[in-house]
Amino acid sequence: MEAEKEKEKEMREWCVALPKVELHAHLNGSVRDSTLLELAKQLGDKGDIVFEDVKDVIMKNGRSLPECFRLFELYHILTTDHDTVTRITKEVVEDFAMENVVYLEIRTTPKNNEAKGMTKRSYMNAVIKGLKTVEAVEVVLFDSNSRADKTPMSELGGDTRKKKIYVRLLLSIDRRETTLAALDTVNLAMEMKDQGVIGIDLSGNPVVGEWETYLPALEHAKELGIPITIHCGEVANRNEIRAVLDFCPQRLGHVCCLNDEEWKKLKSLMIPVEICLTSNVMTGGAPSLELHHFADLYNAKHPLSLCTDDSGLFSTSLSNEYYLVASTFGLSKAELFQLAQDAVEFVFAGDELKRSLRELFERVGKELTT
Ligand SMILES: CNc1ncnc2c1ncn2[C@@H]1O[C@H](COP(=O)(O)O)[C@@H](O)[C@H]1O
Ligand SMILES: [Zn+2]
Repeated sequence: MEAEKEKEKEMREWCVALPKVELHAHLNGSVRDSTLLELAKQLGDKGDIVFEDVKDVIMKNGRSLPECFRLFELYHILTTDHDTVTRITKEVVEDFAMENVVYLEIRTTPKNNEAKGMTKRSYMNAVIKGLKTVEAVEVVLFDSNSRADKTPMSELGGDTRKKKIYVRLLLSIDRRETTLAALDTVNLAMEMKDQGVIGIDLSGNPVVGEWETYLPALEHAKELGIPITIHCGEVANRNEIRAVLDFCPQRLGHVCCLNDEEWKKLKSLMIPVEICLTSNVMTGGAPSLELHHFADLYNAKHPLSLCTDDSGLFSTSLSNEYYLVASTFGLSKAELFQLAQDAVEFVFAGDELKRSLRELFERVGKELTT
């Protein structure tokens, strides 16, 4: 028993030490519980909400898909003012960097909120301010050809000096949005491409909205050459899954509820998949960890990367997702390392950054796998 525990501890520590690439993390889903509770307390004291009710909701463990979207409503009440957006961005980046995520794509939905004097643009400025106020780790937000990036890669993921993390932003289109609002988000992404914004995501409650509503915005993004990732098949919406596969974005999130024909098509298209184990099991997209479609895609050598989705909401971390793959599917350290390394090929950032990340993995590989 003791030996088992020791083994688990050692493996968990190894998964933390492993340099990791996170490609699917929603900003508001990644906020620490302690911060949410603090924000709820403040609003409770002001009489805007009833703290005790909110506290129970935040700390509750069950997270069905409809519950998730009710929770996001609450999170947005707690977090949507400029200073709080700045604060949560800073904390989320620090949390990922602390567990040796070396490259992070954070996605977030730019929000208009008249009561708070917030526009999509000012929301994003608050996010970028958050990235710039991180002190605990060094955040690299620009490519070296657009801004100076002289820090040697040897500091990435290292333990002795200040950790360094590359961060890029994806702008999410919420499925509740109109075509015009979705187009605004794509245009904003284009305007902010020199400020770390490198892609577009389609997300939101999968039982809400119509594919035809977002399609013009997604096509616009495609025309502008902006990489796109789409939440696909969280529920069994056959028409939409077919349309998404036909659209052929650069990456897909989840892909839970595909039928045989759709699996075949996905595999033939070789679209990289952002795998979110804990999220899928909690929301019912996968029946269990053991029966998660990770195994089938992994065995088929389909391009994959492990991701958290909403580390705060689902009480997980990227290191934990790697640990779950090891403990559930029996992957060795060398195989886990390869999985982490392969994710470099699916980042939306440019070739120069990819080369740096490849070098980093090459360098630490021997040490971690022998
Ligand atoms: C659980 N699976 C999921 N499926 C679909 N969309 C999700 C999601 N998890 C998060 N989001 C999307 O991300 C938003 C929160 O972060 P931001 O406010 O953008 O930072 C949610 O409102 C939802 O639109
Ligand atoms: Zn997601």
